[in-house]
Amino acid sequence: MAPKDAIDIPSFATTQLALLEAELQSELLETSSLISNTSPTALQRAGLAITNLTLTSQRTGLGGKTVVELGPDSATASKDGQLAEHGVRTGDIVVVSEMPSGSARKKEVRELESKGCRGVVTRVGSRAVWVALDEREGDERVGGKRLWLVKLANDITYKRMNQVMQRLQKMKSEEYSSFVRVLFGLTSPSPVSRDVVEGKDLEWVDLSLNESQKEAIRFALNSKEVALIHGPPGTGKTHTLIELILQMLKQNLRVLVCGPSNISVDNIVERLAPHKISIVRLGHPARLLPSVLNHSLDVLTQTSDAAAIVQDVRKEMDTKQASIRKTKSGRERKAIYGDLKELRKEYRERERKCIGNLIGGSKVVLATLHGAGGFQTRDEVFDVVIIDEASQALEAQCWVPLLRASKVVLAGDHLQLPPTIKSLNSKTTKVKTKDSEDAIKGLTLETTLFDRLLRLHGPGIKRMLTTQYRMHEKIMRFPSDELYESKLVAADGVKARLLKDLPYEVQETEDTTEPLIFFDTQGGDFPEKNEEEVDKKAGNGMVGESKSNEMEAAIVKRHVRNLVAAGVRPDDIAVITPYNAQLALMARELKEAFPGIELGSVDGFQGREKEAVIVTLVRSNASKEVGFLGEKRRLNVAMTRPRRSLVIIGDSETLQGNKFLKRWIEHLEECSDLRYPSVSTLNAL
Ligand SMILES: Nc1ncnc2c1ncn2[C@@H]1O[C@H](COP(=O)(O)OP(=O)(O)OP(=O)(O)O)[C@@H](O)[C@H]1O
Repeated sequence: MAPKDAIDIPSFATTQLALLEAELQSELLETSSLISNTSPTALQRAGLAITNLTLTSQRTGLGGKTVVELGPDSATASKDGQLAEHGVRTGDIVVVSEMPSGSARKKEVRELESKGCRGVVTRVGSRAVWVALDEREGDERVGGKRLWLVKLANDITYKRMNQVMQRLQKMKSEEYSSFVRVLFGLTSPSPVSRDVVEGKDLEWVDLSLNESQKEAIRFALNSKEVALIHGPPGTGKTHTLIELILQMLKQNLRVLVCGPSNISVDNIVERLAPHKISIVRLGHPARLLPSVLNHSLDVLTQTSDAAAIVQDVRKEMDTKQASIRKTKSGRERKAIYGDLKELRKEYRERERKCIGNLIGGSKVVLATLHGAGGFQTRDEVFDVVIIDEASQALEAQCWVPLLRASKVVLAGDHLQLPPTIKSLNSKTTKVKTKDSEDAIKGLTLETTLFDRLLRLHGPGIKRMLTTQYRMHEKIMRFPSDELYESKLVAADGVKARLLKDLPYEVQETEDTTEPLIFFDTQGGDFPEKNEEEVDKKAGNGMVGESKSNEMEAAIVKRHVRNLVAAGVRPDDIAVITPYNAQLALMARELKEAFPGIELGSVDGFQGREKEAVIVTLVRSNASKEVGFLGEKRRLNVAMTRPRRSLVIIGDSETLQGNKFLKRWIEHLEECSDLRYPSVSTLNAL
């Protein structure tokens, strides 16, 4: 029987397409306004371009693509031959194009692309940068000119999400598999017997698993269509997934493992590798961690036996490409390009076969959600798709691998921050659809698949990991009670750990023997300041608004100094804040005074941990306005980063402006080491 809020699949896909389009447009608008309003030199300074380049060499990379090496133009290069300072990174999508002449200041992205060629940066060195060109004859278009390279908005990810949503949109209802029907609530998930989940034990590979991890694994193994593994901070989600994958292999299942980012996938490859199973990691080798390269498809296609036959053609292509540069005759060049075209075709055919054999013979394939949609897996079918960090992924992204499987296991924590959305429209607009308005209502791009499934089928489809291996018990208490139904338990090894117990010499002081400290800045002496945040990248006056609080920054500085004086190493300390202006205010001074200390935004620190974390909340005003600080999931991330020491700096009066914050303040007033900083002593510092 279908739950009452079953979703009409075509309407869902239509809604997603509209939301994705709005998001893409806002991203493109941001980049194109930067490119057309800024001079090439200013774009370079802003980290978005590298100017004055020439083509220094080229070779054939994976997929028969041409990889060009670009170095500084000799006429303008510095003496040491190094590239000027820039912000282009491996993996960036760029266009390589002829430099505009001095007078042609106004540039449009379209014009850049028509003159040049798009590609992906595969390597960045101090004297050169390497780009894999998208077009087959791209090298022909960029050779022999003074070039520049400009970073573009990444619309490739959107293309894949759009394709998969269009497939869903067009699918006829008789084509829906029972798996797809469950994911949209047209059918309920098959029940999983309690006896199976709680009963007979499996033969565990990892004997250290705790009971909640074991239960989650048994549950995921026995669910037929869908299982959610809910992993609050520090509860060992990845640890659990590794065992789950090994157990699935024992059952002879074929598994596709995905995550939203390369690092989330590499993390799993690194931990699976010691188990000596055959795994293939898909993805551009330039974007992978060095430690996982041996499992990457690119390396395997060069080293495996089947690869030799591909290599022969590659060598021939490289020789031909080198000969182009030697010949001046246009006719000869044309003939060589003709030969290259043929060789590329041959190369691609051989490579496809080799890749097919490698992937087909592998029981575990790992890729980013986006990467799972590549040509290499087009004909592959999997028994299960496992998605780690699922609450950080857009739903449309998850569908890229999902149409290749008949079961999904999602691991994540919907009570931490969702993926970042740029367009306000996609965050707030509830797109109306003709057919199924009620079911789609409330759906935004921020609604993840994890959220939606939980809402659709209820908590019966999830199991929560409950032992956490990160925080002191006192740090854990509030998030556990407020967000995780008081179910979190601190593991014995961490529940009473203090800074003074660090494995190096730390003195016992009031700061190193107390896990939870609250500096209450109430009273109006620590006012917030409104800062106009000029978008530095833009350099064109695009302005946002952020807040800062100088007096809170002074408390941070004093506290860090005290910790370091007691012996705590700066690289065990992080200062985090929701506001960029506050970061900007503190960063330089703290980094210079305490090399190794980390500063970051709360959003940027998700997934990380530190021994000591200082959170400056910044807001302090008479009208009790807390703005985006009121978001529970952001506060949850902020308060669950530390292992041994959490220090909060905030104005208890202002923070009454939000219910969750108010309860947190009450908790801190009752359970923390409460301190009232004095302005005069801070001023005297
Ligand atoms: N059963 C266990 N016994 C002992 N330590 C464990 C166990 N499970 C996880 N841990 C430890 O907990 C820490 C976090 O685990 P892991 O890295 O797997 O979690 P994660 O999913 O990456 O992070 P998080 O759960 O914080 O999102 C690691 O140091 C890991 O060794």
